[in-house]
Formats: sequence, C-alpha cells, structure tokens
Amino acid sequence: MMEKVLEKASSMNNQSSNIVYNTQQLNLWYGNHHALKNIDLEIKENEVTAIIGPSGCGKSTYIKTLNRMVELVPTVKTSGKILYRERNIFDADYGVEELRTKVGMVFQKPNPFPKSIYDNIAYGPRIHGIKNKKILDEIVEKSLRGAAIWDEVKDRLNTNAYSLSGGQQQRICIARCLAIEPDVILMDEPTSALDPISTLKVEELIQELKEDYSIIIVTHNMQQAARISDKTAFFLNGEVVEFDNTDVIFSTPEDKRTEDYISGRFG
Ligand SMILES: Nc1ncnc2c1ncn2[C@@H]1O[C@H](COP(=O)(O)OP(=O)(O)OP(=O)(O)O)[C@@H](O)[C@H]1O
Repeated sequence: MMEKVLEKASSMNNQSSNIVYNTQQLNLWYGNHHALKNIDLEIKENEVTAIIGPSGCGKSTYIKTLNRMVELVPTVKTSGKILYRERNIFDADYGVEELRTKVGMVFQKPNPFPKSIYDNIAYGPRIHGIKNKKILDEIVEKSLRGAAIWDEVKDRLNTNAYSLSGGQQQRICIARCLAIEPDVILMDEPTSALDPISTLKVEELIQELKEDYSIIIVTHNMQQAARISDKTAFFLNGEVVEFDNTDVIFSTPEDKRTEDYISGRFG
C-alpha cells in the first residue's frame, strides 16, 4: 500500500518536473508596440515544440524572451512570468549568465566564429574554465558526434569553420551549443538558409537530440513542423491561437484561424 502511495507521489512529481518552461500571462512591448499578448505555454522536456505563424506574429520575439536575449533591445518591457525549471527568469536575482549556460541557441544563419572547428567547440567550455587539453579534446569529439558531423570534420579540426558548407556550419553551431551541455536548445529557423539535403540532416539530428534535450524551434516551414515536432503552437498577431499535439494541429485544429493558416489560406 505504502509502495503504491510512494509510486503515485513520485509519478506526480515527475509530471511537474518534466515541464521545462512555463510561460504565464507573458506580455512584451517594443516601445508602444505590443508584440506578445498574454502568452500561456507549457514546454515539456525531451519534446520538440514548434512555433509557427505568419511573418511578424512574434515567434522570434518569444524564443528570444526564453533566454532573455530580447532584453538587448533597449525599448523592451515585459510583464508576466516565465518559469524555467520552476524559477521566474525575470526575478531580479536571476542571473542571465546562469540561464544562458542552460539554454543554448541556434540562429537562422549559421554563425560560427572565425576560428578553427576545434576552437569553435572548445570556446564555451574554455570560458567556463576548462583548460585541460585531454578534457577539451573529449568535449570537442563528443559534441561533434552529438551534432552528427564528427566523421566529416575529424581530420581537419584545425581548419577554419568558414571553410565548411552552410549545412556543415550549422551543425558546427549545434555542436558548439552542445559543448556547454545545455538543458534546452532554442532554434530560430535553423534550416531556412540551408539546401534540402542539409535541411534533412539537421531535421534528423533534431529528432535524435530530443532524447537528451528539450528543443523549441521557430519555423516557417509547416511541413517541417509536422515532420519533426511533438507539440505545435500557432502564433498570430502576438497571441497563441492554439497549442496542441502536432498531429492535432495539422489534422483537426480547433480554431478556424489555425485551419486557415495550415491550409495555406493566409501567411
Ligand atoms: N527590435 C525591435 N524593435 C521594434 N519592434 C520589433 C523589434 N523586433 C521585432 N519587432 C516587431 O515585433 C513584431 C514581432 O516580430 P518577430 O520578429 O518576433 O516576428 P516573427 O514572427 O519572428 O517574424 P518573422 O517570421 O518574419 O521572422 C513585429 O511587428 C516586429 O516588427
């Protein structure tokens, strides 16, 4: 009997702890422009969550709020809460550096540093004080393997990352992100600058990475959202119109606006 009670308590604990981000009544303004309106979203761990919606609806703003990068814009004001692992990231004593070691980001255009492949990956760990060559070698290999690019670059780790193709550069950026052992990976249209074969490789990689990480991806490509995500949030004019399992959003959405968008009637 006691065992059953403990089992139930443990499963309830797991239920709350598998929520990575809990966004509650989030509003964001750029000056007078109200860009995010009353956003409520729960992001679960080891899932891929896709953010879709027409241009200018607030997708990038939302994911840049999750790592507080949006604060780099001086006119930004926010209200509401974003709980990351149950702590409000807007709390005065919440260290943004601490958040950024847990939450990595991959951008639309691959942005490796103008350094060797090795130094790109070792950059974050070195900043965190790791100097031992053997440990750095291990991190570099593990991260490049994790980003499914080790075999392509293992014989030229000292060449400049700029010498790689766009698709390879993007996987280097993903490896750079993995090297800091994040909990969450934010991706802002990570394949929009890539050719179809590189896109497929990155999509396959995202599917593998969700075993170990929680991934939030902004995409314009609805087929991509349907292929790779578990949950999809449809944004429109700064609001979340609908958030559900991806198969529901793409087969039987509740809101007429979601249906119109996914069937290509606007956007
Ligand atoms: N730095 C900024 N200063 C002022 N307004 C901004 C800023 N960045 C974004 N906006 C405005 O906020 C709104 C949301 O922009 P955001 O980039 O989040 O949209 P999006 O859905 O990601 O668009 P896209 O799909 O075109 O990238 C838009 O109206 C945009 O013009």
